[in-house]
Amino acid sequence: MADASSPPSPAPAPSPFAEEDLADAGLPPWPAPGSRDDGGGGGGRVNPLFTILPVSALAIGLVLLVAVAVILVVTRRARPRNADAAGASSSGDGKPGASASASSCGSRNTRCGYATAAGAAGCIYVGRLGFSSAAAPAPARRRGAQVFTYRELERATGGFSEANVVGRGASGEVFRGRLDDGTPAAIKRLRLDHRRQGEREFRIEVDLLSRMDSPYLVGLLGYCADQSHRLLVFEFMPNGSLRSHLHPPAAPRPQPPLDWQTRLGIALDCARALEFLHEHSAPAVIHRDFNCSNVLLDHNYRARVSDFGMAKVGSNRADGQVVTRVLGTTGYLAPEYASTGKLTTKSDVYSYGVVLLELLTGRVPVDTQRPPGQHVLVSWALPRLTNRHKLVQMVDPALKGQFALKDLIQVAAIAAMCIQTKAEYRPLMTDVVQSLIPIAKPTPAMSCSSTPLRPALEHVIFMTSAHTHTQCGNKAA
Ligand SMILES: Nc1ncnc2c1ncn2[C@@H]1O[C@H](COP(=O)(O)OP(=O)(O)OP(=O)(O)O)[C@@H](O)[C@H]1O
Repeated sequence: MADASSPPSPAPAPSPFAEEDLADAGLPPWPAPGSRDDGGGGGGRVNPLFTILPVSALAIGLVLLVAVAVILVVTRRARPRNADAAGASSSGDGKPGASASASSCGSRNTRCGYATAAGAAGCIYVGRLGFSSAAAPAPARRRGAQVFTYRELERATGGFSEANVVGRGASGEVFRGRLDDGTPAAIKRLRLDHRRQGEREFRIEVDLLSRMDSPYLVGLLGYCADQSHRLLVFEFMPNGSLRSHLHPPAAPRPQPPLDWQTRLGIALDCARALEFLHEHSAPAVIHRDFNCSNVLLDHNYRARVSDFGMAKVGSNRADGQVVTRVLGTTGYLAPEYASTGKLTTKSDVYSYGVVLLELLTGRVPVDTQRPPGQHVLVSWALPRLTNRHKLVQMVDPALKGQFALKDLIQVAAIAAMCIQTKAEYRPLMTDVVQSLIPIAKPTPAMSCSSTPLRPALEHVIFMTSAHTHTQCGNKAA
């Protein structure tokens, strides 16, 4: 303490460090306030700056050292968690592999939402497909993909009980499940074969879906890559696939047929999903297997597109096409893709046209049980789409005539354009969306279009029952 009777002298600043910190660093203790001992024992006064400056410099150095050490420790601790997510999908060779099995499923709370996945926070496959989010990212609607353990998913599905199977596809079974937090989920257990198709599908689904967020795509809640298990966890869509409604087993029919207005709403939702993939994602994503099995319906019969295991990052420019193996579903493949493997977003537009025909006619794309000339839906429907009399006759009998002729003509015109043989004459999905909006009569919940307003598809249809002439002017194509 300073002696009140002694002459005032500059007191050293109080130490910013604990004494033990200084001792650790091999520094002498900070002089006590009021102490004027220079340490030499001679009692001579030394300019206090000579003491303070070196000590301050050392102190600052020490602070920097401590800060660097803290940063290093924090980074080292954080790394295994990120590695968990990364390992789930990518080992050193760029494929999901052993590293995934060891690490990916431990961290229950690892999440990689739209925002973080797009940044370098690194959920999975960052940049592998060169994919970035849409130019104007929508606010994250979902919680982001979580990493699950096999055990957790086993528990969620009652031990993958047969009673919980809601569907079977080429790549595995889908189970109904309830996650630990009570969320209902559809859990797809992929079959891993020697061609590694399941592995590839897993990687693409996780990669794409964890970066995309659209209310028109089925949300990926999470995934599991535990040893040799590969599972995808999706939002549960209680009304199943569009296929199960349009083409139910002959008897007993499980539910009443979809009415006209619901069909139009589904057509619009699907158009918006493809519009999002083609025109609001950079680069464009080609679904490549758009069909009515991959359109799933929520409790309000709002549609969402699923199954991205075959998707490709591509381009909608004619010179930006992807040449690839021909994969997809018979009856939905665009002719140029089926014959040459040349894939563009217009291949999806063709598949979309086929689904529109299914919504309109209730027929499957290929049906060899039908009379000759009616086996392939597209070939049978195309000449009828622009003939008013024949058009009315081709409508799904399950609708029992409950539709507006004006809407029917509009849908038929859109379908006719989508299934044109020449890819470049097919419309953009944005044009399809704009053409469907006026007739789909969206409820307020449906009206949140991701589409900037554009003029509707320009088409003029002249219909007579005797002679049919169609002009389809599609400036955007
Ligand atoms: N998220 C989901 N919610 C509810 N049911 C679903 C969900 N995902 C799939 N299903 C059901 O499981 C079925 C099989 O789906 P999956 O995606 O495995 O196969 P697919 O699309 O029919 O065939 P493939 O995978 O061979 O193309 C679907 O038709 C649907 O009935």
